[in-house]
Amino acid sequence: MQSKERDTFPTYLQTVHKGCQLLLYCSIPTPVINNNTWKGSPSLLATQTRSQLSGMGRLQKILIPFLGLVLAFWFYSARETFKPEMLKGKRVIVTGASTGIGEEMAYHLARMGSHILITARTESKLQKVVERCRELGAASAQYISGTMEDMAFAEHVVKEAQTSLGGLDMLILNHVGTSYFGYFDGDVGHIRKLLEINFLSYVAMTVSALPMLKESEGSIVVVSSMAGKVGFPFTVPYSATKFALDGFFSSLRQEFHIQNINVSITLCILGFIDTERALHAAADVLLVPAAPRAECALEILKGGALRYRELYYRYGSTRLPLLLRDCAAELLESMVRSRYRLDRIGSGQRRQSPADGAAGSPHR
Ligand SMILES: NC(=O)C1=CN([C@@H]2O[C@H](COP(=O)(O)OP(=O)(O)OC[C@H]3O[C@@H](n4cnc5c(N)ncnc54)[C@H](OP(=O)(O)O)[C@@H]3O)[C@@H](O)[C@H]2O)C=CC1
Ligand SMILES: CC(C)CCC[C@@H](C)[C@H]1CC[C@H]2[C@@H]3C(=O)C=C4C[C@@H](O)CC[C@]4(C)[C@H]3CC[C@]12C
Repeated sequence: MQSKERDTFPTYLQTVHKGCQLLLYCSIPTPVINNNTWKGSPSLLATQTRSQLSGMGRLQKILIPFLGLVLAFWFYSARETFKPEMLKGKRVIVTGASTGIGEEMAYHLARMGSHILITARTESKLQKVVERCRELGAASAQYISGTMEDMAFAEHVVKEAQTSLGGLDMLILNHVGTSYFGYFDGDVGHIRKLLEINFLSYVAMTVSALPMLKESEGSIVVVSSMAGKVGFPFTVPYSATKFALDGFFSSLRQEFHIQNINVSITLCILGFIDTERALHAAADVLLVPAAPRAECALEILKGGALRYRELYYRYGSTRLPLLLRDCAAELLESMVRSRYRLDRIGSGQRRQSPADGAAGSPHR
């Protein structure tokens, strides 16, 4: 089964089952034995009570699962399911869309007929993605190239949605600066730079986009990672930026509820995905299979359109280990370590390459 926090059928069913059991126990009339009033034989009382209870037991065995199923069916049928039309004609910004998951999201949105504004640093790649989006049926497609190290650029991208699309329905924050996959090297400057790209620019874009999103009652989709929920080795700077996203956006979501602001925030918790950069960085070291990026991209869009609070992809390999985090953290940590080929962790670490796109005017 794929993703979706609320899609926890077995857990949900268990809760329903326990709830029904509790209700049933409360409603069973317990025989009151009062030494002063009981006139019959004690063995008769025991037989009657036993047969009464075994009848109840049988009733429970049939009734509880039945009630659970009825409730679960009601719960699921009352929920909306995703339809591609939900994103037709919607105005969407996708950051980090020149490659990887962002590029795949742009193609899915194009097939669904959205208005797409994409961004990243590399202009030549963005151009190709935009062309392909037009071929696939996007209502409109345009790009702006620039670096998210620069907060003015981050804000500029959002303003462009206002000027050229007349508003915004969905802001997909997906870009990520290049880091290294290896032991923490103590470089504080690198952490500061990565926080700017992976965290502060997300905040800056959210702040700029909020008036438009309030107007459209739109959505913010934040692409994060399991490494933003649990400590994994060899991703120290990256992990710090992803934990920061959880703190900021989960807290903001609470304030939206209190203030009746109808803008959804979907935090996406991804496992290992088969993008070029991720495979290049970590495939040799990890004993974990990488999930397909196109499927991952579609699940993220579904989660955003259905306004989930959190989305897990793939569900089994992300949600279930995370359940362990709160009750058996050390077990989870040792499980994680056992999935690494530690002998293959090199000392050579890949660093951020210079940007080949410049902040500037939009290209349609
Ligand atoms: N792949 C994986 O295994 C996992 C990925 N994720 C998350 O999914 C998201 C997408 O990851 P993935 O597709 O693998 O990433 P990629 O490395 O394939 O793509 C990253 C994108 O961000 C852009 N980018 C990089 N640096 C900057 C910058 N300074 N300013 C603006 N844009 C920049 C890149 O384009 P350009 O270089 O042209 O600027 C590219 O478009 C990320 O948020 C990542 O954390 C989460 C868990 C696992
Ligand atoms: C229950 C567990 C065994 C599951 C393990 C999942 C682990 C191995 C997954 C979860 C999140 C993943 C990292 C991630 O989020 C993003 C990137 C950036 C990319 O450019 C290089 C790869 C990297 C570091 C991924 C490496 C693999 C990670 C740690």
